[in-house]
Amino acid sequence: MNKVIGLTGGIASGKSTASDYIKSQGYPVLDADIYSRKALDKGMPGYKKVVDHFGRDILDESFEIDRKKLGQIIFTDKSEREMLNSIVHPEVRRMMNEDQTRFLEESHVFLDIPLLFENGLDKNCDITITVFVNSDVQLARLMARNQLSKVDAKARINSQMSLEEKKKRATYQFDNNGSKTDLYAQINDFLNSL
Ligand SMILES: CC(C)(COP(=O)(O)OP(=O)(O)OC[C@H]1O[C@@H](n2cnc3c(N)ncnc32)[C@H](O)[C@@H]1O)[C@@H](O)C(=O)NCCC(=O)NCCS
Ligand SMILES: Nc1ncnc2c1ncn2[C@@H]1O[C@H](COP(=O)(O)OP(=O)(O)OP(=O)(O)O)[C@@H](O)[C@H]1O
Repeated sequence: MNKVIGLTGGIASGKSTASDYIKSQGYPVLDADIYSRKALDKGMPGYKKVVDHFGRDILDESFEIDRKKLGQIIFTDKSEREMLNSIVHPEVRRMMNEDQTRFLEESHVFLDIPLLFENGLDKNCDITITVFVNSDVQLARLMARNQLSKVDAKARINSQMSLEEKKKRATYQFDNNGSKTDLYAQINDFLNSL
């Protein structure tokens, strides 16, 4: 059996930056955000359920789900967020589990899952890692990356378990307040310890 390593953090704390680097070092990484995008592709069962519930106003001119519009709804309304989660999360889990079986021969497989602790998926991991940043850094990086106002960025941050709690729960913590090179150095130390 290989070791399963769950990688998590807050929104815009640097999970993808960490997992891209881990991938570049030759480790398999499965990314929950990619599966959640697949789950809402036109023709997928999740697409129909989302359109049935949220209405055709959330579609763009190509009839794809407009992720910006859907985000605006679900990050400000808890019950709508729970509705979307109940459609998307089972599909994400199913696709991820299926793909994980392709890596049984590998010594380690990383799972990049933003809601690892929120959804109790840490139970399926041998090791967990939280990528963390201070709240001012998180807010600034999120506003810059997604072109969001302060209010909208804060709503997204507050839709998740606090980073402090995620830090406490994880086996290891990567500090991403510094440069990307600083983050990669911590990842190298971790990979060398495996
Ligand atoms: C609302 C959606 C359409 C917005 O899409 P968008 O392309 O703008 O963002 P993206 O999917 O890249 O997610 C960015 C980040 O937002 C955070 N996030 C996304 N969904 C959620 C959620 N339901 N609750 C809390 N945080 C979330 C995560 O930190 C994620 O890494 C999309 O995030 C979505 O379908 N979310 C529901 C599925 C989900 O929970 N995905 C995250 C883990 S599986
Ligand atoms: N050490 C760093 N220094 C400067 N910018 C950084 C650093 N790490 C990440 N970033 C930038 O911050 C933003 C968020 O990083 P990233 O996308 O890796 O976060 P994430 O945790 O995967 O986000 P999400 O939860 O939304 O998927 C990106 O624009 C990224 O380029």
